[in-house]
Amino acid sequence: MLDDIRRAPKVLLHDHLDGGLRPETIVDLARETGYDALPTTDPGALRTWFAEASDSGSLERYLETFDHTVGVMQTAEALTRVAYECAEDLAKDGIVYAEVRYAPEQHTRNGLTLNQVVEAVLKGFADGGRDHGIRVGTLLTAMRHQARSMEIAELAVRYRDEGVVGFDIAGAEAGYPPTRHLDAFEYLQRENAHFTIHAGEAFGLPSIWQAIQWCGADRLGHGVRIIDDIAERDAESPRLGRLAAYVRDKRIPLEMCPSSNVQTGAAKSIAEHPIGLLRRLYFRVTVNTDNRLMSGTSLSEEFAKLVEAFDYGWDDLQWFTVNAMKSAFIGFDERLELINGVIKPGFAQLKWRSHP
Ligand SMILES: O=c1[nH]cnc2c1ncn2[C@H]1C[C@H](O)[C@@H](CO)O1
Ligand SMILES: [Zn+2]
Repeated sequence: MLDDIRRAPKVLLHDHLDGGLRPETIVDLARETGYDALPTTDPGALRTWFAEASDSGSLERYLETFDHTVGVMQTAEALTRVAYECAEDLAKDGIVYAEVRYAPEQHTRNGLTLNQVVEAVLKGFADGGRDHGIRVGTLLTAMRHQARSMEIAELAVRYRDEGVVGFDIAGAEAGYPPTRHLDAFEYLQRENAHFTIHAGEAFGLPSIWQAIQWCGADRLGHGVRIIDDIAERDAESPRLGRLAAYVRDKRIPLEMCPSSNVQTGAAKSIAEHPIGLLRRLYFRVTVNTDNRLMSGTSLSEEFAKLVEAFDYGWDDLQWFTVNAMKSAFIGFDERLELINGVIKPGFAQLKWRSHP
């Protein structure tokens, strides 16, 4: 089953570059760059350490594990290597289009400028994408507890023709509402640029409401708490509150990340994940990895878990994939070409052969 899902042409919109390193690469880069704070230098043990340390039920604790990945991503060579390997790993998982995000401001500790950080990552994605047959767009993230979002938004606009396709804010959500960064979002809107906002993960409806109605987000990172605005969850026809109705009516894409949500406590289990209801109600749901290293996962594995929990078939997986492609930040013509030229024919072949 997993093998067949791997063969399906998939689309990934929410994946963090600093959350997807290979453990072997972390160990190599720590040695090369003199980073001496790793909990272990054995790649296998390191893989286990990340999975266990990320499983605390708290977003704040989950985010602490990024100290080690960000710690080894402080040179241009390291950034290019990590981006190259990311493109390779995603392509090997059968992903045909991905948007990968990271926060440039976290990679300047050893003296790189923001421009140098962006250029190093773009080179890795371009080379890896060409060698392994995948298109990777970059999202530049600003950290919501910091005050550099305007600078990062300008950076995203500066590199928009070089492979940066959008902007995001991430980090601890409670206490850091998206409106703190309103100037950056208004700037991006004036520039006709695209952005998504992590919202409704560790904080509820006010965060989602601000992200959409104050900041103008094109998509929601996670957005799981939109479920709080849906009454009679078990009934055949649940009642949507005004915000949930708005999100569904406007087809606002939800970048859902099932395993990550279970680890941070945003969902109790995969089987109880709001994605089940939201998919039935035809919200524009997409399936994503968030952090492949921390969750020990891949997009194919996330799909496989959903197939098991909700008995999804190829039609459902294709629906999630077409939703993701429609919601991507690249141009309409390119999205259409991938849907009609790659995704639909790829799924048609698989449907003909097997059940997932
Ligand atoms: O799921 C998440 N929620 C909020 N912030 C996150 C999540 N996953 C990763 N991040 C943070 C940690 C990374 O260092 C940063 C940029 O990728 O984004
Ligand atoms: Zn995320």
